[in-house]
This record gives sequence, structure tokens and C-alpha cells, in this order.
Amino acid sequence: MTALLDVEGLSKNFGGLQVSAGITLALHAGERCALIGPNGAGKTTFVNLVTGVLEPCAGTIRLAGETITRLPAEARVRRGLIRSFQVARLFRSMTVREHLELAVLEREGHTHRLFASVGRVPGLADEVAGLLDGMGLTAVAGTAVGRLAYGQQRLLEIALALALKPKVLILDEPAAGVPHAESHRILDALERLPPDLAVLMIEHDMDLVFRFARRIVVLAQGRLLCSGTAREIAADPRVREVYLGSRADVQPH
Ligand SMILES: Nc1ncnc2c1ncn2[C@@H]1O[C@H](COP(=O)(O)OP(=O)(O)OP(=O)(O)O)[C@@H](O)[C@H]1O
Repeated sequence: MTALLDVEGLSKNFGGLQVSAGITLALHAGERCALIGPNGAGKTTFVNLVTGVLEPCAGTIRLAGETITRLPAEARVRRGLIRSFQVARLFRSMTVREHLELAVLEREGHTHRLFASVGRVPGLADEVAGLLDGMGLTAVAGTAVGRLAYGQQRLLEIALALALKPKVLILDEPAAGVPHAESHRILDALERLPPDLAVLMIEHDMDLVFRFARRIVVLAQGRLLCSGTAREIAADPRVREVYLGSRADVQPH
């Protein structure tokens, strides 16, 4: 089976510092994978390379068989490589529903007089209702984004990413700022993601990582250290060693 995302030998240097060193990673339809590693391991750099924010020094990135290594970020988004983005960058006075309407309209190419298009796109209301329902946001559909709790903001970020019809979804810290006791709400929503979607999660909350991911890939100093199930990763002495001295606790559940 062709991998939906196929990264081979991806490398990046910042001056003399090698932050991605020949990373090879394949993600198939339906995968639930997490990329972990201590602070400064190169996780964000890897995501920036894959999504087209940064240009690699070497390596290849393929999406559903097509080489996208040098494509601009927007072209990757149009092909279905989507990273969840930060609500903090959006319009705080606009409602949850309006944000989702905008995302669907933009996907459909209605970039001019956006809100005038709302009534003219068949299926828009149903699609938005489905996204709200899927992420458990129906009750706050009419709430301004600036008034959402952190957990709801994170769920909206995921819904916005889904509105773009991803093949590959990169979840960049989906529990950032969410109180630990509430991260199960994020997990509940993630368990309702479309089954065929390939998901790569970057997350510091190990509880969430171990519960969500069927495969965990560990990065250290820009290199892939190992990959395996939650149990394998938690039992691997190399993983404990790279996390030593960091706050993260590597324990499965
Ligand atoms: N634009 C840049 N110029 C120079 N060095 C950079 C740049 N971006 C990142 N780095 C360095 O690259 C290394 C990897 O950083 P990166 O942010 O990718 O790690 P990370 O695993 O995402 O860390 P964290 O978990 O703290 O977010 C770090 O040493 C960082 O200081």
C-alpha cells in the first residue's frame, strides 16, 4: 500500500547545527502516530519541513505518491496535507460557526466576499453542523472564539483542519494549555476522527500520546531514535535516557 505521507532522508541545518538528520518516516491511511522527543529534538522543524514552512537541505517528501518536497505550503494544503493551526491567530470576535463556514468557503475557492457566499454554497450548513458535532462544539457554535476555554479552542483548531478535507492531519500540540484533567475531552474528540485519515501528533502530554497513538516515533537531536507501541517506547532505555532531566514522564497506561 502506498504511504499517504512518505518522508525519506529529510535533513535540515541551521548554520552548523543539524536539526533534522536524515529522517525517514511513512504514514499510511488510518494511522495514529505520535512524534515525541525532548525539548529541542527537532519536532517543530520536522513539521515545518513537511508542511513547506522550511526548505530541507536534503531528502524527499511524497504525499499520496506525488513528490511535494519543493511545493509551496498552500499547494500542500490543497492536496490534503493539513496542520491544525492556532486559534489565537484567528478573529476573536467571530463565532465558532463563522470560523468553520469561512474554512469551508476558502477550501471551495470562495475567497471574495466570503460571508456573502454563505447562503449560496449548497451543503455548507450541513457540513458545518457535522464538523461541530464531530468535535463536540455544537453547544458553543454561536460563541465568540475569544470566549472559548482552551480545550474548546483546541477542538475548534481540529475542526478547522478537518474542514479542509485532509488526507494527512498533523496535530501540533492539540492539548496545549488544556488542564491535564481535561485532556480526556481532546482524546474523546480525536477518537472520532475519520478512520481513513493518517494522523501525526506532536504533543508533550504523554498521557494523551500513549492513549492516542498506536505507533510512537521518538526524535532526539534531529535523528529518529526508535519507534514502537506505547509499551515498547516506555520500556526502551534509550528513550528514558534522552528524556532524563526533562520534565516529561514517559509512562504508558
Ligand atoms: N530558525 C532557526 N534558526 C536556528 N536554530 C533553530 C531555528 N529553529 C529551531 N532551531 C534550533 O533547532 C533545534 C530544534 O528545534 P525545534 O523547535 O524543531 O525542536 P522541538 O523538538 O520542536 O522543541 P520543543 O519541544 O521545545 O518545541 C533547537 O536546538 C532550536 O534551537
